[in-house]
Amino acid sequence: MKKILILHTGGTIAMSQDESGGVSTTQTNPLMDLPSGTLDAAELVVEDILNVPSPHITPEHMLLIKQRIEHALTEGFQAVVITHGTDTLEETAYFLDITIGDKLPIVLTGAMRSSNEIGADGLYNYQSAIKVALADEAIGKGTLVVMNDEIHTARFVTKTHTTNVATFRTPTFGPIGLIAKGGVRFYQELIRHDSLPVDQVDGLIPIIKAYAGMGDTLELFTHTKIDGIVIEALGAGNLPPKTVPSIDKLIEKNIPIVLVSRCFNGVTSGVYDYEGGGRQLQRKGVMFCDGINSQKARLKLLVALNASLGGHELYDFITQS
Ligand SMILES: NC(=O)C[C@H](N)C(=O)O
Repeated sequence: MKKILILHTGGTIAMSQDESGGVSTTQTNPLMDLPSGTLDAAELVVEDILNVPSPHITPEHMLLIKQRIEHALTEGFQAVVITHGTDTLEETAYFLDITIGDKLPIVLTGAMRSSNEIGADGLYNYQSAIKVALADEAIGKGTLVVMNDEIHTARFVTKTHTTNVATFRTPTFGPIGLIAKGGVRFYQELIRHDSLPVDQVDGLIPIIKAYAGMGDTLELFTHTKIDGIVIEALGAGNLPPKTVPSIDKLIEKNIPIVLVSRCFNGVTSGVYDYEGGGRQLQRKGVMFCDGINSQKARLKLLVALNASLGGHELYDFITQS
């Protein structure tokens, strides 16, 4: 029988709706009602590590969850299931993926409808997440996100809809598995990366989005104390020309600049050789991050800096695909 640690952190999955339509935290977690029988193959140890809506989640909370999981490894747990608000679920999942790696299956899930709404998806998603955590095929696949009968990798999944239960999607690559009537099935495997050990998450790293006609907004950051910056660039990785003088200043000041695309699909590549074009930005030392969104690139840089990566090591870690 597999021993699974369940960590509840809050979010809609642990909330209920009142008569006026307001959704808030409940005293007793509605997930206590999991039907017995489905889980005969597991010994579940349940802990309420947090009880917060996910917009309140910080990297410090992520670190706390990571440390609890590392301790779980010494206690003989074979997998971990985390329930989490969906707004920032992808960020906690990604943080765990790049700091814990493949040591044991970690599966995150949440809900789009609170526990007493018609068609509530929480209990079902929770059960699916436990099924995936129990599957031998989940071993070695890093952190996974299970929602609405699909299994996604933490690296590429993102929340795409404000309210629909089919909100979690993996642009470009698709889910790696699904939960069918017959059970859990995997169809794809991710090329795994090394994880980085961190025991702190200090640093100020803003995210800036590029747009047509963007002026010298980045100038603000040339005289503010920041530890790095993530830019959501246009297309394959290009910026309007007026941003370039401040890019140069930031590079001179040794501030790491990580570039992702604001496009929903595809990967970045430095091909355009005009002013602000990706090729020129790469030559200056801007680091192109492959296939992940800005909120994850921010965590990637935060983790790398807290693991004391610099120079080539930092460049290789940020730009690996
Ligand atoms: N569906 C949800 O869980 C959304 C909620 N605002 C949260 O992230 O906590």
